[in-house]
Amino acid sequence: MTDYDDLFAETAPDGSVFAEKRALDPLRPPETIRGRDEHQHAIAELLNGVTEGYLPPTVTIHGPPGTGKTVTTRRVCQEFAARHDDVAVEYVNLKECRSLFSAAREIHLELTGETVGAYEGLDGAFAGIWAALDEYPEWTVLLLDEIDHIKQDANYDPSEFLYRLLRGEGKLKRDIQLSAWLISNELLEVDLRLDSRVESAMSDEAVFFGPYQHSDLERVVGPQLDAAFRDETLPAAVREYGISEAARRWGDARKTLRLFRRAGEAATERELPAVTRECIDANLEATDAEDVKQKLLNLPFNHFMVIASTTLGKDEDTGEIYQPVTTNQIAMRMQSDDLPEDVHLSDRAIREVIRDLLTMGLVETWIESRGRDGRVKQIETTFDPQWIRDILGRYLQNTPHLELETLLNDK
Ligand SMILES: Nc1ncnc2c1ncn2[C@@H]1O[C@H](COP(=O)(O)OP(=O)(O)OP(=O)(O)O)[C@@H](O)[C@H]1O
Repeated sequence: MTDYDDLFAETAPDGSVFAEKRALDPLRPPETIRGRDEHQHAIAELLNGVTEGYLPPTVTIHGPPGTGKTVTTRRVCQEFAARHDDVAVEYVNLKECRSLFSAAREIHLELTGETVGAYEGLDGAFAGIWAALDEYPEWTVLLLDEIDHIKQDANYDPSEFLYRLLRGEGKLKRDIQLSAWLISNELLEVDLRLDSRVESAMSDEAVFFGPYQHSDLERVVGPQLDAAFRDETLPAAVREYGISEAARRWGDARKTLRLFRRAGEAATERELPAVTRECIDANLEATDAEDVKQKLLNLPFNHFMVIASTTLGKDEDTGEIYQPVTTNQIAMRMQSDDLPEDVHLSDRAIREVIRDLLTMGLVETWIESRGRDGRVKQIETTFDPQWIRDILGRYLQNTPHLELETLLNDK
């Protein structure tokens, strides 16, 4: 039987470097928005349009992850609404929405507190949205976070959803003043391939949040680091090193907070009196590996298979994965008789996938001259190829091709 007194005593942090670890929790709303004055200014200027009787039908807010898009936009909009009775702000995160209907249902739920039945469909959800907004203050700012997720609906065009939101009959009939703020990592027109009818209904107002530079990042996470660590447990040189590396690699505040939390945990675990550079280094590598693995897990099947096939050759002496590989080698593997026919890819499809992988930053390619044999394209992953093999089973589990795991692992 477990002795819980012993168990809890054993696992209680001893000599921790933290004073208040939760200060590093990126889910806690920050007390103040730091280092984004220009952005706050731009957002406030757009909102102040109501004093002249105009809000743009759309505002796109875009930029890489962890750059403060959500916290900044939400805070400024909420503060504005708190000072203007004729303005309402609603926030909906569409991250979990796999269909246009579920996105409309989420918005409906936020506005009314009620769920739309599946039988009511997209039409029913929008009818409910317009009826709810009719009762709202004169101006409504609807913040739609992670809007790019609506592209996951294979049955509908995302343009359909945005067109309804902007030009829906129920909206026009009631003369509803809705300003939809679309928050995403990508440029929407490109990412969602919006059609011209939607593009012309959107306004070109946009606010771009770039990756944080070193000094911004210091300003953004500095107060959280001060609160999180005990005196002297995060030496200035180590703190400086962690922030420089985080700015150089990511420019992402969320990842920076995670890096320092983990580095602190590593120091406590190793019973060190303070966080060291090695604690930072170990976690930089772990954070990069996690991010790349997540990216790989989200790849479409053909893309995953092509990148997995760059890891199939092993060096006979060392047993290490052999890279670079050529397009021909990938083609031989993707067209091999060992693989089921429906997994085979043509040379052309392989070339297209490689181009996509290059754009995603997952592979590097270059041309090598081989004398009489001509010029050969070389392909290499931009990260340790072993990371692909580490997640092979996890990826294939969610596909109809679980049997490929054994086949690929034998290589
Ligand atoms: N300017 C800032 N001031 C204070 N905290 C910030 C700032 N920017 C980012 N943060 C911290 O980083 C976390 C992540 O920020 P936020 O969610 O706004 O990023 P995002 O750009 O919307 O990211 P994603 O695209 O991944 O949703 C916040 O919860 C907050 O803890």
